[in-house]
Amino acid sequence: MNNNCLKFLLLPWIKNLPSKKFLNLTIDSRTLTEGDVFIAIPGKKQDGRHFISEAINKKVAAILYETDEIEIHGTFKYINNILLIYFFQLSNNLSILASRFYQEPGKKLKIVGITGTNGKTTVTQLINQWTKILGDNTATMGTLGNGFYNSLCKTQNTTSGPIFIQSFLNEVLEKQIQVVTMEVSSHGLIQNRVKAVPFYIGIFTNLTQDHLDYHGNMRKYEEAKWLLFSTHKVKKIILNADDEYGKKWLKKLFNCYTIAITIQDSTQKQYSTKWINATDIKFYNNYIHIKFESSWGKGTLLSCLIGRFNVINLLLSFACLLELNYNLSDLIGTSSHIIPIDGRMQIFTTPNKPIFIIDYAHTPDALNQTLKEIKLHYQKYIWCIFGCGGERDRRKRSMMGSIAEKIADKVIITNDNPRNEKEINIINDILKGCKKKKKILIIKNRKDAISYAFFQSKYDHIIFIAGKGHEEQQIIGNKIIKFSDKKIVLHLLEKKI
Ligand SMILES: CC(=O)N[C@H]1[C@@H](OP(=O)(O)OP(=O)(O)OC[C@H]2O[C@@H](n3ccc(=O)[nH]c3=O)[C@H](O)[C@@H]2O)O[C@H](CO)[C@@H](O)[C@@H]1O[C@H](C)C(=O)N[C@@H](C)C(=O)N[C@H](CCC(=O)O)C(=O)O
Ligand SMILES: Nc1ncnc2c1ncn2[C@@H]1O[C@H](COP(=O)(O)OP(=O)(O)OP(=O)(O)O)[C@@H](O)[C@H]1O
Repeated sequence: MNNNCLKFLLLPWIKNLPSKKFLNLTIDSRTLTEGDVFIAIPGKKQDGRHFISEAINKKVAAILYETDEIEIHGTFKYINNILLIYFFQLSNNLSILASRFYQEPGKKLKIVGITGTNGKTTVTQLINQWTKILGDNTATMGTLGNGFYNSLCKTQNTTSGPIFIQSFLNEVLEKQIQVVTMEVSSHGLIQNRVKAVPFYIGIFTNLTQDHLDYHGNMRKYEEAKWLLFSTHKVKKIILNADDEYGKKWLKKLFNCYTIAITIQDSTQKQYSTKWINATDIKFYNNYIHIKFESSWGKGTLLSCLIGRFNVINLLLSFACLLELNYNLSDLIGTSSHIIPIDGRMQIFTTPNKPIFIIDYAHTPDALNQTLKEIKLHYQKYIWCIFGCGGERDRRKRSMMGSIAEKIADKVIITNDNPRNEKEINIINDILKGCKKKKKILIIKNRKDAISYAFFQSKYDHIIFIAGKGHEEQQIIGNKIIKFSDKKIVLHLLEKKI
């Protein structure tokens, strides 16, 4: 069911419009079909308003046209018999508009929004997987795609555009699924992609340096993330209270319903409504043993995920499921069935060959934490293969160089989506953080870098490949080349794909 009469759809903003039926709200002139309403808004690279003649040729029902002049808001005219309506701050209101079009599907769902620099995908997928193990279906939106367990459609963005989000929520409702987990990026928050999403639970993983190309500085990046909790009426907020920002926000949220998750600083629980604290974590070769105390009771979780940060991810997901009314003992009984998330600390082995670990670490904090955890877990010789993305935050490059050199035994700097930047410039930025350079090799071609490490390493070495995780492409210039770390590794280990 759609609210497909333009007059009624726009009533909160504009009165006295002619009654006009339409098919869909469409933001891109390339995907317009006859009878749609074309949303013409400016963007970062292009301006949708330059495409109205294409929309007119495609016989749209109407054009909603963003204007900066409040005085002409709500006025309209006809071009070739097609209605063009001026709308002040249209982009900012698009989420609300789309939600009204689909008759506010979010209000009938339980939506969990996950934000933070690292761990969004992991937590989102853990919740999705865990509910599946317990016999339920949840929908999910994020970096790995939008959809349902084991059936995700790849998308360009971590947080999709506002119209797509609402149409997806509508589809979820039609499938009679009740819970949706959604990764909420800082870009998504700033650009109001989720403005009309009524989050039932908000989860915060952590905040460390990333995306400064977009936000400019850490203060602005923090402000963007904080938008999820300050401007959305999130009913329950689950925070990693070991994180510096998590601690700060927990105190700021003192009159909200909060759940503090800690594996270090259990004193934080005094500031929250409910809490979970890991009291003892033991790392074994193939699994982690997590003893916890909580507002729900005590227990032990077993998990085959690697790394201390994954304990936090697991506990954030655990808290979310408890708040969704899953039973404590059912969750304890099933935690060991959870498998690693695609491209996140994924291990690939065959006897008498080095162990490969593929991970998506592409921030200084993620690289630091993953390398430290691998060192602790295996206590073996570590190769680290990584690069940094072109046309993205340059300031993190030297930091990542310094971290890799400090922790790994051998480092190969390679390509990771150089885009339109010169590969050597990115590598030189990374090298600025390396002091002695004795351990460092440069092999631009990523496949050659992985093969080199494999053939030069010993059977008891670890080869850690960071930064591309689940990705299946390498972006060089404007070309998108098929590329998968996983396929190369499986080929080297002579395993079938
Ligand atoms: C810089 C940025 O964030 N851009 C996002 C923004 O696009 P935009 O509005 O600026 O698009 P544009 O290309 O300038 O086009 C402007 C308008 O003209 C229209 N147009 C354009 C061409 C045409 O032929 N016809 C036409 O109608 C477009 O549909 C659009 O409405 O809005 C789009 C819809 O929501 C996003 O897909 C797009 O993400 C781009 C692809 C992107 O790379 N974004 C990154 C930075 C991002 O958002 N990343 C975060 C994840 C970060 C993380 O790792 O955590 C994310 O959530 O994905
Ligand atoms: N809680 C965490 N703290 C720090 N690092 C983490 C945490 N969880 C995951 N990581 C690291 O960050 C990488 C990315 O994890 P994940 O994909 O879950 O994060 P994300 O927030 O979705 O990232 P992106 O927004 O870039 O898609 C992992 O591969 C791992 O190296």
